[in-house]
Amino acid sequence: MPAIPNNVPEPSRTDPALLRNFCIIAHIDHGKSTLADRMLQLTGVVDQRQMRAQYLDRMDIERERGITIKSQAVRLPWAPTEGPDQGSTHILNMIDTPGHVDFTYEVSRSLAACEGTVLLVDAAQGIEAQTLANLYLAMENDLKIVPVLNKIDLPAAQPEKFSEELANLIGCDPEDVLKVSAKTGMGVEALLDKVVAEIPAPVGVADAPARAMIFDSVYDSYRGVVTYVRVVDGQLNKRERIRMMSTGATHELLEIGVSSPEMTPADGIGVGEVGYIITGVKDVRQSKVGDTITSLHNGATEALGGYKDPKPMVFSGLYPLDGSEYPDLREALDKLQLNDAALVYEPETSAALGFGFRVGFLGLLHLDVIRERLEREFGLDLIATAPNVVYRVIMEDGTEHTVTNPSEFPEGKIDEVFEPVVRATVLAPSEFIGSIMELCQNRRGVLLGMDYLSEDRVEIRYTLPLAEIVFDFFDHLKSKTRGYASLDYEPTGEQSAQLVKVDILLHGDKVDAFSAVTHKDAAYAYGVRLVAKLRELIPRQAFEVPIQAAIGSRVIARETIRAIRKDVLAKCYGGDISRKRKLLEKQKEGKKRMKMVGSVEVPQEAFIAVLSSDDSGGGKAKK
Ligand SMILES: Nc1nc2c(ncn2[C@@H]2O[C@H](COP(=O)(O)OP(=O)(O)OP(=O)(O)O)[C@@H](O)[C@H]2O)c(=O)[nH]1
Repeated sequence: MPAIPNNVPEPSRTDPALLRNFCIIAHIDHGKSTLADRMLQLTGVVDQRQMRAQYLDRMDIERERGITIKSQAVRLPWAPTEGPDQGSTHILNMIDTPGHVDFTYEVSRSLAACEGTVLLVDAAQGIEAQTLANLYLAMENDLKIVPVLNKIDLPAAQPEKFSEELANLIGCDPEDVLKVSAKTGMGVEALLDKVVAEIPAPVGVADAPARAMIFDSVYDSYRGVVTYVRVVDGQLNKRERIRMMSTGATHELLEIGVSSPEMTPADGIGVGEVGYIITGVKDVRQSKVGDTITSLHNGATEALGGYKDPKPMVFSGLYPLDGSEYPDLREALDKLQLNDAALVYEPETSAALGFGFRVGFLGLLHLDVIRERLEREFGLDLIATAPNVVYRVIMEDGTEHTVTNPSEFPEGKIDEVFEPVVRATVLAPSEFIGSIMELCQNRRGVLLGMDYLSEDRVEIRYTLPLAEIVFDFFDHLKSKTRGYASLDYEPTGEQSAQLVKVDILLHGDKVDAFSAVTHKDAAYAYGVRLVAKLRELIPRQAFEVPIQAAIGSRVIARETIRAIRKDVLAKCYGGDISRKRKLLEKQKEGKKRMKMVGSVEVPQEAFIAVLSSDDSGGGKAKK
């Protein structure tokens, strides 16, 4: 049994030489949260009775999906069982980071709060795209890297092969790669010892003006915003007034403390420490990740580097299925925004879908999580329009438009259109190189390079338009590689492209919800597909209804719904009047669910079917 130390120092008086601030980075599902659980147990901060799986993942969605969305920081006392530091109580501040691409910014802030990182790799899977992305981020932050293979209890584990792969990647000896099982706890003590031995203690100036970096901010309905900080210089004390350096806003520190792992108040937190503060602000946007906090009196003049506003990359229109739920949707979005500085929205109206909101997200997982929370936590039924990226349109007269909704794409004399691009990294077994390249090429990708990680695994790098990967790229990638490929991407700017807006017209009226911005070469296929689908879904009307796809005034595809009045009584032979009435009543009910688009009645189901079908690239977000 490990020695559970009892002489744990106060957060305001810990000798920085005894501190180790580290995080765990890994590809999704490689076992970060499970490893964190074991560390909580071994260091004795959570006792056996209270232990539950994924202790630190507190949101329902996090538990159900088994993913970490918000970072958490925990203070763990540990006296190494071996080595020169044996028996002396150290404080390990462990920061559990989110693993998904959409939340890269949070990962990078968490990394900036640490001196070292445990790089965790599944011993049955090997290095994946996000292992690399996170590793590169850690290297940029000059962190000490402790390589670890997890899940060595699995029969499919290949510890020899993957420790070699990992060692090649970071330039160490395969012997130095620790092998653990987060599930059984095997090797986790040795890992904690290694964290103490190898990760450097923080260096900061204890008597300098206080400077602390915010690496996470969460909204708690009882206490307001709880902000997680890493003190770099000086000390923050209870009841003092502090200043946010990016905005100049001042607040009083109502409470300050550490998580161990429940929030434990303290008198203050000292140089090098990680903890939380509560100031009574009600909205995470007032306490932004990446910002620097200093004391109001005799404060620092220079902020710590690294602050950046989260920028939405993907937009989608969200509409309540039942128009009367619009105020509820607004209220729900307001509530979610308290806890999510990256969520932006503004009201929008659509002729086809009624009142709703145009909502900006960091990426598709973010969109999916928000939508699911709206539906589940707030009981709303929603229609989401196809996600789109942000375009910058320059007109011939020099005016510039930022387009977040395809139906607002300007008409007239356009000089140039810019779209966001990303640098995508795909990792896969080398047998799939051909299919991966074909897919990327079809999506207007430009090959940047390719490297073999080992004999049979390859890393392929492409520049791709973000619009080409936000819809179904990952699904296609998975199916072409039998599930073996992993993908990571980061925004790298924008490029000029031949983009056009395709409108869909019903009986001559534009249906705004179906407008899309596509590459010129893909416009025809999009038009034909949508027009054919709508013809299937829209019932015949009393008059003939043309369905057209058009670029500007040029029609590129057309179908026609023939005129007919649906005679619901046709099959009702004989003269039972009550049965006839019932059928007519039913028809009337059905009509209520119709939406009028110009002069055409469209069943709401048709909108949902078109927007949520896979091949129109809309509706349900993919990960
Ligand atoms: N057999 C075995 N399974 C493990 C081990 N560690 C984790 N797992 C399982 O792997 C799955 C993913 O583990 P998590 O801890 O949720 O992974 P994660 O990296 O935190 O995932 P995200 O939070 O989504 O990034 C779970 O089903 C765990 O039970 C291990 O050492 N051995």
